[in-house]
Amino acid sequence: MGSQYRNHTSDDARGSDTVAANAFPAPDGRTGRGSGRIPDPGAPVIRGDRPGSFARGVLTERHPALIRQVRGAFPYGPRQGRALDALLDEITDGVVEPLDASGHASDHELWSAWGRGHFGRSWFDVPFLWAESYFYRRLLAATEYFGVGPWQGVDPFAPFKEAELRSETVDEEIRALDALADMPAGDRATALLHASLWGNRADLGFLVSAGKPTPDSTGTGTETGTSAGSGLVADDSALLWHLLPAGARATVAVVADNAGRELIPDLVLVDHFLERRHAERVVLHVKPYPYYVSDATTADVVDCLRRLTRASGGAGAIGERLWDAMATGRLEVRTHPFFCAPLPYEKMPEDLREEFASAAVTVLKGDLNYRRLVGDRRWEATTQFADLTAYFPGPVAALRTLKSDVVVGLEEQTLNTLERSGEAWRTSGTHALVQVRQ
Ligand SMILES: O=P(O)(O)OC[C@@]1(O)O[C@H](CO)[C@@H](O)[C@@H]1O
Repeated sequence: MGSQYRNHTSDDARGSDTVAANAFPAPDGRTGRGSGRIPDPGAPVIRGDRPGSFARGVLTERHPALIRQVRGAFPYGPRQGRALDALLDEITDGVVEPLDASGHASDHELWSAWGRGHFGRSWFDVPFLWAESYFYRRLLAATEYFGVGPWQGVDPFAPFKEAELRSETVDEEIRALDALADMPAGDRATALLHASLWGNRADLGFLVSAGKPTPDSTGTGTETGTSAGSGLVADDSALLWHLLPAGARATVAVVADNAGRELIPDLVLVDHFLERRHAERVVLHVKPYPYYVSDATTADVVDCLRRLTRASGGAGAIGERLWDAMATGRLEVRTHPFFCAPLPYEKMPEDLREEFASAAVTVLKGDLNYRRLVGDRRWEATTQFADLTAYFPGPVAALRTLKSDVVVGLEEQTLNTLERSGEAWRTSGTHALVQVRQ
């Protein structure tokens, strides 16, 4: 069977505060912090200031490559060309500049507050999470995504997302769903969970610095290599299913990450939650605007649903059920500006806290969500996941392939094995985790 839908076995585990200001304050002035035990945030915040570090590579290689690729993918006019060139100069040789005051978007004040203390400094000296988030905001500004003109709302990453969705790999992954129909229920559930998990490896941003912007040229499978089959470094999936007993009238929140090859298996998992009555309702949270290259927006959800409904066999049936679930409100797509804020979840606003508090479990997909969940810091990898997420307003599950330096919740022995392997296990996307806090 192709791809993500292979049943990876779980015993294979061998193998800002960057915030200048909290612009999403709780009504009583609290920072949105929960009542749980907050571990000592003594671990250093990750910045791009260490030559040779992953963060440095993203800032010096991935971001410039992305600007060039976006520029090449659209017939932008001279003004946009100049803005993109200026951004390229700024991120390589300059200092962080504020948003252009003549811009039309409503978030200028927020970014002024979030950027206090960061503007005027080297992009390498500010917190990595902040720098990346702000880079995407600036890229959108340069392409006039937020302008009132003809380029308003034109997703600069759309060509890459579209190419991925049209790829043969996606065809194969969709066909592979048919083979799941006859599986025992438990194995099928595991296969779907792992498909969603490993789908996170198919991240277009992840491919940019490799000079492989489109899926047709990437060959990145979530399916290939023994490490994908044995690369779970932590696996609390039994606890996740325990939190979702069949027949419970639960709402499940799923905070999506990437579109296309990640979102399709996410939607298939959502269908499974609804069909097998693990959830009565699912709220799928997406980004309010294009972000981190392939992050899912509402438009991407619609594209994936269309892709599924047009397929034959099992995938087509799943697409129809999800379409119907949207119409009846059992599947609801939502978004919130906080999803594009350069802030950890610890600073989430009250309305989002309430939303997550009412869910039986909140499933956070992907690497960036993980960094925001535990804090983008150089934690000891054995720091308890439950301690770092105690503030979260309800049960929370992280499904993530490892694509940045942050990792917590590992057993000492697992960590030792990984360190001895000599692999770039923290950043290469060859390893993954399912971590759950009840
Ligand atoms: O959240 P995702 O899509 O799983 O991963 C996004 C991500 O890999 O992109 C960045 C590099 O561009 C990483 O720092 C980051 O964590």
